[in-house]
Formats: sequence, C-alpha cells, structure tokens
Amino acid sequence: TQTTRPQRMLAAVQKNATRGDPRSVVKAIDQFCRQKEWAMNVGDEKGCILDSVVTEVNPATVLELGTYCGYSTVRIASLLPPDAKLITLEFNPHNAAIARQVIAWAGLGDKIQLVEGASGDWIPKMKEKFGIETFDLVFLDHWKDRYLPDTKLMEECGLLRKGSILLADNVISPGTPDYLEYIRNSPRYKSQYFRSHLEYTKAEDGLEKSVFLG
Ligand SMILES: CNc1ncnc2c1ncn2[C@@H]1O[C@H](/C=C/CNC(=O)c2cc(-c3ccc(F)cc3)cc(O)c2O)[C@@H](O)[C@H]1O
Ligand SMILES: [Mg+2]
Repeated sequence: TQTTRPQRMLAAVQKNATRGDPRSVVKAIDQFCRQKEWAMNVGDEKGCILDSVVTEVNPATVLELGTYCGYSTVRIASLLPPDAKLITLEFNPHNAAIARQVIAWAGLGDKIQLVEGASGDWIPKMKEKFGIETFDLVFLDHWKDRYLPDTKLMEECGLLRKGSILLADNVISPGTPDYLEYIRNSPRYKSQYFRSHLEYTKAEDGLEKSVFLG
C-alpha cells in the first residue's frame, strides 16, 4: 500500500540519521527534501535564522504551533538549556505519530511535550494543564490564517510577558498578511523581518521576529 510523505521522511531519518543525534536528524530531513521530495519544514536556510533566535533568547519555555513532522521541534529543542520545556501542538494524528518517532530518534523526548490537539483549544489550557505561566518564545508555523487569531488568544490568556518573542514562519510564502499588518502596526510589539527563501527553493520567504512589549 502507498506510503505518505511524512512516513517516507521518517524512513529517511531512520535510515540516515544517528539515534540520539538531533543534528543528524535535521540533516537527514533536509537531504531528503532537497534530493527526494519537497516538504514544508522550515528548512536549513531559515533554520539557521531560527537557531540564532533560539540561542539569543535562550528560552526556558517554548510553544510551537504546528509540529508537522517535528523538524523545527528537534531543531529548537537541540539548542535549549537543560531544564527548558518545549510544548508543540499538532492536530493531525498521522503527523503527530510521525513527529513522535522523529523526536524519539533524536533522543529529545524528555525536552519536548507533543500535544495532539488544536491550538485554539489548548492555548487557553496551558496554565492549568502544564503549569506554564508565560512563554519566552513562540514559533508559529501552522495554518497561516490562524497566526493572528492565535496571537490574540495568547495575549488574552496572559501567556505573553514583556520580552516574549514571537517568531513566525512563511510571512511571505504562503504569506500571513493579516498577521503582518497587525503585528507591525501594534504598539504592543516591536517587529523585525529576516529575509530568506522558501525552504529548499529560490522563492522569497522570511521569518518575522516580534518582541511583546507588555
Ligand atoms: C489551527 N490550529 C492548529 N493546531 C494544531 N496543529 C495545526 C493547526 N493548524 C495546522 N496544524 C498542523 O500544522 C501543520 C500545518 C502547517 C501549515 N504550513 C503550511 O501550510 C506551509 C506551507 C508552505 C508552502 C509554501 C509555498 C508553497 F507553494 C506550498 C507550501 C511552506 C511552509 O513552510 C508552511 O509551513 C500540519 O501538520 C497541521 O496538521
Ligand atoms: Mg512553515
């Protein structure tokens, strides 16, 4: 029977990456996407920008919206300090199942909590379910028309503190116009655009980094 792209991506990780070595998992996925099949991981070029932001913020608490196969989850978690926690939300059960195996292969299971469910349902439960006060870093990479409503929801739920960083993928391709308009014009954020390319292509894309001012 026919396999899915996430299943083929996981097979490439299990074939080419070393268990317990997150960077080899990242490399194996990037190689798969460049040589075999394109997939919507943040990728190696934007991934370097992501790495530099994670390293700069050195977050104790991270929220990722849209796990997909766990590429950016592994990339972020591999750079976190010892007691840091990364919560990643994924509502597609098949993608979640693949991501769990990618995360396990990387040996990062104790740093990452993958929650199978929708951001809209789980953002309001972060405090009661996970004892999270606020997030130091949020990586937005789920449905592009959900970036803005979920950002407003995080504000309303008090999950952002003065200095919290939002990092949004795909603000050019596919694009998140309503989010960009809001975040760049709101007096509550200071934003910066990091120009790059759509993963594994020459098309323009970039990451928008925004600091919540409280
Ligand atoms: C709405 N709340 C949600 N809560 C939990 N998980 C959610 C979710 N929305 C979506 N998801 C999950 O995130 C993932 C979705 C990601 C959406 N990403 C994109 O559409 C995307 C698309 C492109 C893309 C760019 C150009 C192009 F020609 C074709 C595709 C590039 C990217 O980097 C992307 O991130 C899936 O695994 C989905 O099940
Ligand atoms: Mg993306």
